[in-house]
Amino acid sequence: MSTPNPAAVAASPTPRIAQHRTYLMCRPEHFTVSYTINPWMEPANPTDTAKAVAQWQELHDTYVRLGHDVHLIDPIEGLPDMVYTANGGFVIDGRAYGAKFRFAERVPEGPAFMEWFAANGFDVIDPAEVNEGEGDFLLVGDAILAGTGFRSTDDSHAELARVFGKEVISLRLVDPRFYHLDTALAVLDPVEGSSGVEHANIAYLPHAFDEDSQRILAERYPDAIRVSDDDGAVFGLNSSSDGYNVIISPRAKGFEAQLRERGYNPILVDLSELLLGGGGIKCCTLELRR
Ligand SMILES: CN(C)C(=N)NCCC[C@H](N)C(=O)O
Repeated sequence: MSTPNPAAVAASPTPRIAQHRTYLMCRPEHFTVSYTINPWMEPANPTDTAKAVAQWQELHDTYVRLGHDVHLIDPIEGLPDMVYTANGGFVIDGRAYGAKFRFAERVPEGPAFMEWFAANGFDVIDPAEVNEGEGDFLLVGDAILAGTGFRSTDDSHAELARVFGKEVISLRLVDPRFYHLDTALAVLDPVEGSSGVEHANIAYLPHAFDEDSQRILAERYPDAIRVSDDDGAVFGLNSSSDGYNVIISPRAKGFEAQLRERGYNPILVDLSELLLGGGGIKCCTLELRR
């Protein structure tokens, strides 16, 4: 009779489960970089809108191929950052907490997204506080991790907790390159079973956070993947996961290997053109939770 090899058992990765997702995206038909509101944006550098659209299409088609539903909001001329739909709100249980953008250039996007939510059957909550939606708020299991320091305010975290009645954990970002939470932290698998959350894990870039936040993350997520500064610097964490398939930048080589070791299936999609605006895969993807 053969007995299991304890070393092999210990090394075998946890089985991962792909969950169906519904996303909101915006085709970057008007994409360009005409102003600077983050360190990645340099209006003097030329942008190629056709290339941005083609790269975005690859991301869109990847989601569709994986069986996810993708809804589209019409792009508006003069709002080149609308492609980053993650910033347009935060949606749980059919309720959409609207965004209130920090910079004047993006302020008109807030009402545009709220109109879309209302027209598509969501209950819309008009925000009183400055917040940039799922760029700074990430649902992990039953808690919400909330970023501050550059865009969303502490007051928006309190508002978020009131709106959704969930635990909100504030995390302070300290490096201006990582100005939204989803540039420095990725949710890998908020798996919910019939008895609630069974497993929820994250990946993050420790140096993007202040010391208190690093301590909170280490305590709450001892099994988290900590990515290298090199992978963080190419927006490796700006990725989207369905619990098994993780769409990441092809430049995040170390993160790709870490994901494979843990039993995830990294899928590489290059959004280099959209990186010129300071956004990547996750920024172009807003999850719609009905
Ligand atoms: C992960 N990130 C950064 C996002 N969720 N959104 C990208 C926003 C880019 C836009 N130019 C800005 O600076 O607001």
